[in-house]
Amino acid sequence: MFELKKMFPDCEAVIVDLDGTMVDTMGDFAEALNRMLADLQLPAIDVPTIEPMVGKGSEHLLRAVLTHVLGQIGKPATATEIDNRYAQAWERYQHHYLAINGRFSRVYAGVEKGLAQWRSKGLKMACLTNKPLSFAEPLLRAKGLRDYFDHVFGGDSFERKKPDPLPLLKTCEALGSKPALTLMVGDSSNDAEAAHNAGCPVVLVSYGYNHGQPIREVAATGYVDALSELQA
Ligand SMILES: O=C(O)COP(=O)(O)O
Ligand SMILES: [Mg+2]
Repeated sequence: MFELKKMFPDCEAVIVDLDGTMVDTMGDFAEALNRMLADLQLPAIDVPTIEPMVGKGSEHLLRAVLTHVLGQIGKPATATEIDNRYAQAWERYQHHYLAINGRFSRVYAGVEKGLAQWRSKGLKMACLTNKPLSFAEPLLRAKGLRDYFDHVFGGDSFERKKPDPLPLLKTCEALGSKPALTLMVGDSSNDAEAAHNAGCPVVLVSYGYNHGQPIREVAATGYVDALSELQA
């Protein structure tokens, strides 16, 4: 158990990551990517290969996937080759993702309980993800999580994404909270690095996607196995 008000007596706000922290979206990623690859007449990709590619936004994901599948069919995955296919890949991926958004994903155990108790203590709350905002908003609504948050920001809401500290600083600004009194809750080194550089404390969940690396190797203020363990 991790007592928020004991660790951070003046805690004003919580910023929560989405993929791998609140929702296990790996099934959505796999479905949308494989429909896109089929449209491009490229071979399918499996979940274990996708997992370490998730967390740095859609552009990074699509480029990593294209690099992988082109390599598999013996085509040189040069920057030019990827660039040539990128526009169509993004168009098809976006189309499919929006069509299946939330259908192959599930909310992790303890998420609603955690969010509800922070909310009931009057903490200000924002969701900050590297997912495009047009994917994040409908997903949160479909899973019944949207109303916990004062603000939702995506990977395209600001000039730069996590691990850059800018999105966290901008989110603190929107919440009207001081970074040092704003807790970031995430699942990856991306979230931790952004938080460290923004001056926010950070708690990491043990069950998400951390680019294939053990989460406890990432420096953080604390680790939890469920959001409900982070008691307000
Ligand atoms: O790269 C992604 O789309 C995942 O984003 P998130 O972990 O910041 O929610
Ligand atoms: Mg995440």
